[in-house]
Formats: sequence, structure tokens, C-alpha cells
Amino acid sequence: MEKASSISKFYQKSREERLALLTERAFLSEETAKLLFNAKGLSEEVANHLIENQISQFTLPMGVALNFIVDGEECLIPMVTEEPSVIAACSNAARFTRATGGFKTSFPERLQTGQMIFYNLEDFSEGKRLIEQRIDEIKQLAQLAHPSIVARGGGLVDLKAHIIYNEKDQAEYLTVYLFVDVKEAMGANIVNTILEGVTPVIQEWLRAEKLMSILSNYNDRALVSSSCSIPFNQLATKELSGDVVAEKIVKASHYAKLDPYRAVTHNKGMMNGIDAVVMATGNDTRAIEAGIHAYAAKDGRYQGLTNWYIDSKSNCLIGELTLPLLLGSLGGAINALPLAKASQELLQTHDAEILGRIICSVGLAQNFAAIRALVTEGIQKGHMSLHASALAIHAGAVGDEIEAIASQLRLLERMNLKTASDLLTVYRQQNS
Ligand SMILES: CC(C)(COP(=O)([O-])OP(=O)([O-])OC[C@H]1O[C@@H](n2cnc3c(N)ncnc32)[C@H](O)[C@@H]1OP(=O)([O-])[O-])[C@@H](O)C(=O)NCCC(=O)NCCSC(=O)C[C@@](C)(O)CC(=O)[O-]
Ligand SMILES: NC(=O)C1=CN([C@@H]2O[C@H](COP(=O)(O)OP(=O)(O)OC[C@H]3O[C@@H](n4cnc5c(N)ncnc54)[C@H](OP(=O)(O)O)[C@@H]3O)[C@@H](O)[C@H]2O)C=CC1
Repeated sequence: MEKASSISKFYQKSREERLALLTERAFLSEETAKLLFNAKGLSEEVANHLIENQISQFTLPMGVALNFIVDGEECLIPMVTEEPSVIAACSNAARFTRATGGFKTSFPERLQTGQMIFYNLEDFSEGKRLIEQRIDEIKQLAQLAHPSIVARGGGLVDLKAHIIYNEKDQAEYLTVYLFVDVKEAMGANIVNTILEGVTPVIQEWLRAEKLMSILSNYNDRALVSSSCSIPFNQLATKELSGDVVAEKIVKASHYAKLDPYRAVTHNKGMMNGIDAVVMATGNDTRAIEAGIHAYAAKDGRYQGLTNWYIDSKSNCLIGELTLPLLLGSLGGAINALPLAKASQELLQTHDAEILGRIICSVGLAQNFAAIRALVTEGIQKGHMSLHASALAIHAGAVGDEIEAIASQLRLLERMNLKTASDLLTVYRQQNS
């Protein structure tokens, strides 16, 4: 069967049928499908050795978003999240892009950043000049500090020295930034190892005090971009024509550049998708979140990160997103988490750069889904109908009761815990 990520009404199938379909379409081996079907959490020793003071395991649901084409490749998106409607929205959004070939990405460079911070220099400008004149020596020091990453074709690629001024505009620190090709890793440990090897020598050169050496999660030397185009005729609703919906989406994207109150929620919607895939692939969600939100404030004001505009020649709505995304396909906890490797199989890639391209596309799709709903029917219709099951469970429904109560909740004008509990009481009386 052709390897297509578009599988209609996938959500109406059982978990077993879904996994069988993904195996049939060669997105999963039989063995990995079995692992996913039977997964009951980490082994005791893994859980006990991954973190400190371990007392239990906290599991979250794992799903898959459909309909994605990224750089011409059909791919399924594993997502770990507790939030209803995120995966449905992501799948729905990707559907809109298929007619024009899905998402196209670019990833010009992927360098991890580290910084060494010095103070109490005699002459800050002289110190800066000294660093700039001895770049080759610093590269050799970096290679000595971590020879194996150089053997893998990586290592220190670039560096810069900046004088950091204080509020009184006085030179107070000299910071040396290193930019390292960390190959398939996210590279925090790699860069920190290089920094600890290089810093003492540079400190001697500068005859300065060292404040600290640490990688930076502000990865502006690992910027990935994704874009998509959606024909107006796909955007029409019962009430609004496609071009009007397109214009409202453009306005929603523009407004998120002007008002931080909206920008934060706009980006949170995008992060619903990004975090879910970062988590599913065993990557460091905190590092990714910190870097992306900092990048959203790069121009001095926190802004929405997606750009939506109209191409009147093609009558399409165009979406673009550029993000700092430095993920690993190995290293950290990735190799210790069996489902992280299963996620790579689903994504059909073990390449950290391609993972970044896909995740950027997921962020763009997730944002489209949210703002399209917001400027048309509103978010509650889709979101709450999928939230109904969570409400039914919260009310105490189990087994068949969950869908029985959820389907009744979806018919109501408003649903909440009280209506769910009342429905469950009646349902149990009728079925006892
Ligand atoms: C929820 C939908 C998709 C329904 O939208 P719909 O048009 O009623 O869905 P449909 O029944 O026509 O189905 C369309 C496709 O959606 C998917 N889909 C549809 N239903 C399911 C389901 N149960 N399970 C899995 N997938 C589902 C599926 O791919 C389906 O294709 P098909 O299988 O029919 O070929 C739509 O209303 C929507 O996208 N709403 C947006 C909801 C959203 O964005 N949720 C994210 C969390 S809220 C959030 O992001 C925070 C926010 C909003 O504040 C961000 C911000 O402010 O920017
Ligand atoms: N602020 C932050 O974000 C921080 C994050 N961390 C944590 O650091 C971890 C990530 O650091 P990272 O350096 O990626 O982790 P690891 O040190 O776990 O993985 C990198 C190592 O993997 C080995 N390796 C094997 N094949 C490759 C390959 N193809 N490309 C690159 N490396 C390869 C290399 O070791 P060798 O060459 O010796 O075989 C390399 O040093 C995460 O757990 C993160 O949470 C830690 C500190 C701060």
C-alpha cells in the first residue's frame, strides 16, 4: 500500500486497527507496532536511573497527527500531549496543505551555542581583539577538549567576542560565544565539555576573572524555516468565503505582532504541536521552549512568530515560520526511552536536522488550525467537543460510559463537570 500519511477517519478506528494500518503503510515495523501497543511505561531500572529520588512514573497519551507532507515526504507525526483537540487540529491543518505539496523547509546552519563569561579585564577592547586574532588556536583547544565530535565531522565552527556593557554603559563583561557543529546530538553536554576545556586557557590569555561557561539555549545559529500555501477555495466556510477567511487569518497573524497579550497565546498554540513532538522524540522541551520564546522577543517586543499573508497571483494564503530548533536524534535521554526511538521510526527519520524541519512545520500547522478556528467558528466548537471525553472521565465515567456520556455532552449548548455528572447518574440508573 502506498506510503501516504492521509488516512481518513483514522480516529474512528480502534488502537489496534490504527497500529495495523500504520504497519500496512510501512510507517512501522511489526515489532515496533507491538512495542507501542503493549507499552506500559519504563522498566524499573531505567526509571530509577534516569532521574533522582524516583518514586513513580507519570504517563501521558501518545497519538499521531496525519496528512503531513514535508519536503515532498509523507510523514506521520508522533505527539505526546494531555490536551484534547491538539492532534485533531494538527491533522486537519495538514490536510489543507496537501493540494499544494505540503510544507517546504530550509535549515541553513545548525550550530549549538556556548558562552564563556569573563570580567575584571584590564582592557576590554584589547581582550576582544586578542580573541579575534587567536581563533585558530581556540579551534585547536576545542578539538583537544572533545576529539570525538571532530572525528564525527563536527566541532567548533565559529566564534565571536562581545563586550557586555552594564546599565551605566560601562564595559563589565567580555563574553566569548562558541558555535559548534554537534552532528546528531542536541549537544549541550558536548558544548559544555568543550567550554570547560577551553575556558582556563582563555582566562589566562585575558588575565581576567571567569564568571561561568555554559551552553546557551538561545540557538539563533540553528534557525529552521517552514512554509505552506493554502488555496482560498479550501478556506471557505458556510458563512464566509475563502478569501475573507484568508484575510482574517492574515489579520490574526498581524495582530499577534502588535499585542503581547495575543502574541503569547498565539505562540502557545504553536507550541502545543511543537512540545508534543519534542516530548515524543525524547528531546529537552525546556531548552526548546526557552529558546523559542526568547526568539519571539528578539526585536525588543514579544511577538507572534508565524507570518501569514496573501499571494493574490495564486489566490493562496501563505504561511511561514522561522524558529531556533536544536534537537537531537541521540544523546540525552533519547537512547534510554524506547518510545523515543519508536517515534523516529514513525517519522521515518533518524536525522536530527530533518526532525527540526518537521517540527517547525508542525508548529506552523498547529498555528493555522487555531487561528482559522478562532476567526471562523471559534475555538470552543472543536476543542470542547473533543474535551467531552475528558469531562466524562473527570465525572467518573469508565469503559463504555465515557463515549456514552461524551456523545450526550456534545449535544448540549454548554458542557461542564456538573452536566457530565448528572448525565452519568441518569445513564447508570437507566443501565443498572
Ligand atoms: C477539531 C477540528 C479539527 C474539528 O474540525 P471539523 O471540521 O469539525 O473536523 P472534520 O470532522 O471535518 O474532520 C476534519 C479532519 O480533522 C481531523 N479530525 C477531526 N476530528 C478528529 C478527531 N476526533 N480525532 C482525530 N482527528 C480528527 C481529521 O484529520 C479529519 O479528517 P478526516 O479523518 O475526516 O479525513 C477543528 O475544529 C479544529 O481544528 N479546531 C481547532 C482546535 C485547536 O486548534 N485546538 C488546539 C488546542 S486550543 C489552542 O491551540 C489554544 C489557542 C486556541 O488559544 C491558540 C491560539 O489562541 O492561537
Ligand atoms: N541548558 C540545556 O539545555 C542543558 C541540557 N543538558 C542535557 O544535555 C543532554 C543533551 O546533551 P548532548 O551533548 O546531546 O548529550 P549526550 O552527551 O548524551 O550525547 C552526545 C554524545 O553522543 C555521542 N554520539 C554518538 N554518535 C553521535 C553523532 N552522530 N553525533 C553527535 N554525537 C554522537 C557523542 O559521544 P562520543 O563522541 O564520546 O561517542 C556525543 O558526545 C540532554 O539530556 C539535555 O537535557 C545538559 C545541560 C544543560
